[in-house]
Amino acid sequence: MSSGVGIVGVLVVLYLTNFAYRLFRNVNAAKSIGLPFLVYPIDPSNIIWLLTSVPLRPWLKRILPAQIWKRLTLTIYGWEFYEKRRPFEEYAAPQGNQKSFLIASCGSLELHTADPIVATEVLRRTNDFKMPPLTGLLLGQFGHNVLTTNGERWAKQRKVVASVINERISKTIFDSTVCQTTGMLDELLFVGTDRERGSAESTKMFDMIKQITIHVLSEAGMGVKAPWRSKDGEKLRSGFKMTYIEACKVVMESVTGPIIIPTSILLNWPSWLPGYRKLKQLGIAKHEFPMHTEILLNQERQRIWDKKTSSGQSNIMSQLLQAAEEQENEAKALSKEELNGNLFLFTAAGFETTANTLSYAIVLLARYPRWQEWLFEEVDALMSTDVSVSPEYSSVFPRATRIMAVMLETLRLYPPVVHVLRTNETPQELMTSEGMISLPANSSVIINHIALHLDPDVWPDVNRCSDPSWVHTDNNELPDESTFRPSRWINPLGSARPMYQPPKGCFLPWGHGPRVCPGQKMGQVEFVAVMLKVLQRHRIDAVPLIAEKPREVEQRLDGLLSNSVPKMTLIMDGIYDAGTTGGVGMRLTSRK
Ligand code: HEM
Repeated sequence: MSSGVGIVGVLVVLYLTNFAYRLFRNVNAAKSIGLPFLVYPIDPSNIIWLLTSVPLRPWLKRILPAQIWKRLTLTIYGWEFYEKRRPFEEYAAPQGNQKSFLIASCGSLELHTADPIVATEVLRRTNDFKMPPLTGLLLGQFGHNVLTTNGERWAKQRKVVASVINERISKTIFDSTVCQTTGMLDELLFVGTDRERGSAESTKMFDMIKQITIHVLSEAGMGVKAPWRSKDGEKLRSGFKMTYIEACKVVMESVTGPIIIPTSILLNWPSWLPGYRKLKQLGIAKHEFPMHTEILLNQERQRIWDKKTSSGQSNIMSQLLQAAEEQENEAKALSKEELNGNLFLFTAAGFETTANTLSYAIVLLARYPRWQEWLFEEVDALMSTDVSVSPEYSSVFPRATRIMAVMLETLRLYPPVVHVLRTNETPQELMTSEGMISLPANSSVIINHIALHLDPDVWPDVNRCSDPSWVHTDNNELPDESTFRPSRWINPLGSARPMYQPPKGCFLPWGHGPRVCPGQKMGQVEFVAVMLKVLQRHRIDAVPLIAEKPREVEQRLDGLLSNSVPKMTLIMDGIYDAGTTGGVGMRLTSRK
């Protein structure tokens, strides 16, 4: 007994000594680097803290004294969204550098930065600053892919992936999105409260937006038939419990955590334990998802074999297969595991990011309706008055500059990816705006998108001359960089480029450098297509709650925007899954 206690005692002492050693080592490293630093006697990257601190955030904020909370919050995942530039102004600037600071803790040394030079350097040097292993754990469930790998393995996959996302795919995405959005509008207006006048109210609009993005990725990505109404769509295969799209939805919704639970445990989850129904569903989805992918791949192989794809059908899977088969050198071709991994990744990386950007834009347009008037001028110039005439991708998309401006402004203030993280296995010299620094091995560099996107040296008053006349009458208490003002993205007429190009490293919603998001154009095409269709005949606003005054509606929407939660991507709390959360009532009103 006493020897057992002794062993436990020795282990505890060793653990604490290791903690103390790492803290001491990181503080010394921070001092020698010369950047501002904060000391934390905890390990913010500890997996238990990572998982528990996010749900505990509201409670910790309530119970902790303000001074402690203000410091502790910087160790909780996603703090960038809540704290904006405060830590840079309050802690870093007084120590002599307002763009970067270090956190010296009992974990790894962390460099938090809103320095465009550091951001571009780190994202450019993919061999020195690598994707961390946690990404692989969450997103490599169905095979390693372009996001979860580094070095040569990444380079090989990236080359194939980049070659398949091309203009043919953009056209497919555009047409598919127009079709899905028409389906959404038909459903909304069919059950609409005021069908005669073409108006409708629903709490499910954001769920429907999510459905658009998942259907588009299924159709344009995997060639799965996904008409808006499921009765006309994919049939349940014999021997399966879920269709491909159902399995896809369940898997994607669990990507932030439960997905790492092994399938066999999920399938045998005891019914008396909490979360039984959801975890069991996830088990089925995880089990069936790769089987569906395999069937779809075989069908596509057969189609290629039969040369049916030459009839113009173009989806990511067919392009990936053809690209893989065109590689004569086997070492350059994607393995079966990589093919499956990348097909999963396209859906995982493209679905929520695009859905959330659309949802934020809709809430922002409802909150600031005058920007809808600004968009109507463009939409009316680009779209036929006859709703049954489909817009043509190649002529409409390049001219939709105001809609793109709304997308960029939405991504500036509410980027789905609030930071990107890289680690360096070996010591690295790194250029910063204040000179070179030496980072010790195994440091973490966290590039803070939110702080970069609010930089007061870059964003205030850009392109004021492009503002509509009513902007000057706005009585806005917020500084311009924190204000939703899409016209900042429109250059004056006669400029070489129609749209504002921010200085290098200052606007990173899609990342930067060799690993920049390959789905950037896909997301843009989808965004533009949804907005064109929704605004073609309607304006959007929020349905007031009982006895709610207009100013109170605005305050509620402000609350919705600021109560966002950084999960895998930034999400407004309670807008999806209306059946459980109640959703947010939105109204489409006919404007013609
Ligand atoms: C508004 C929509 C989107 C946003 C804001 C977004 C954002 C990002 C960001 C920030 C990264 C870089 C992550 C890092 O460097 O750590 C990234 C990478 C990636 N994205 Fe997107 N994304 C969007 C849409 C899409 C779509 C539609 C797809 C594909 C269908 C896609 C596929 C990918 C892939 C495969 C990577 C990994 C690239 C690599 O590591 O080489 N994304 N995305």
